[in-house]
Amino acid sequence: MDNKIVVVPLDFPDAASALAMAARLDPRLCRVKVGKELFVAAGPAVVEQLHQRGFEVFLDLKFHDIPNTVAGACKSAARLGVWMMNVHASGGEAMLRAAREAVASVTKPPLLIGVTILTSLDDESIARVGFSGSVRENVERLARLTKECGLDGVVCSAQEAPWVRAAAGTSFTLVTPGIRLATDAKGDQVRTVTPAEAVKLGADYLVIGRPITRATDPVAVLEGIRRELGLSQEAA
Ligand SMILES: O=c1ccn([C@@H]2O[C@H](COP(=O)(O)O)[C@@H](O)[C@H]2O)c(=O)[nH]1
Repeated sequence: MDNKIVVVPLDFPDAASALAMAARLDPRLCRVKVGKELFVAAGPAVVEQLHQRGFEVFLDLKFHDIPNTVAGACKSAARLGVWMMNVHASGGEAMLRAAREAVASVTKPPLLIGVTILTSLDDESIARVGFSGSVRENVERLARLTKECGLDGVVCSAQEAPWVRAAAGTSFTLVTPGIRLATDAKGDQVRTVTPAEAVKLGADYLVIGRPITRATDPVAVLEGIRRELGLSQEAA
């Protein structure tokens, strides 16, 4: 298991709040995620500041547009030197291939991941937007497409991890948000899994936000999760 299996989303409205949270975290024990809220407010500068503090950054902007536009956005994002970035798999084959090519053109390409079906959605909600079939069937289909287009892995719920593994193989990276301890509020997450169960199901990275970042003692929560996963509290 990767010692930095936990990825903490810095979902904050400004750089100061995000960097204050980052200051409480050890870059040897977790990675961080910069999503739309923080990036729109603080831009590439906050990514650079996190890099300077030693963090590997997952840039979670979930690009979804025509292939030419996504290719340009991906190239700009990849040039920031991030560890991982993503696009929506439902953007289609041409968009995924354009993203792959754009990211591969930078000197040190980040992992490029396809978002399958958001963990806030269930069978009924995807039917309402016009998808046919279950969440599981759609995740599996989008994972196959993502792999065929040469991307490195997918974002899915750990609930679907065994099916994605069977479809896409062991070297495919599974990034799983929607992680909750039994006592945590689910909030807007629908397809939730505990950290230990997610690992058992085959997740490579656990994206754990509010249970850590909104806790009174975020460090203690992260330590508890690492303990549950059998990881030491020392840097590797
Ligand atoms: O399907 C998805 C894709 C991305 N996310 C992101 O992960 C975190 C989860 O945060 P929590 O506070 O643990 O719910 C958040 O930044 C989302 O944008 C996701 O939840 N589901």
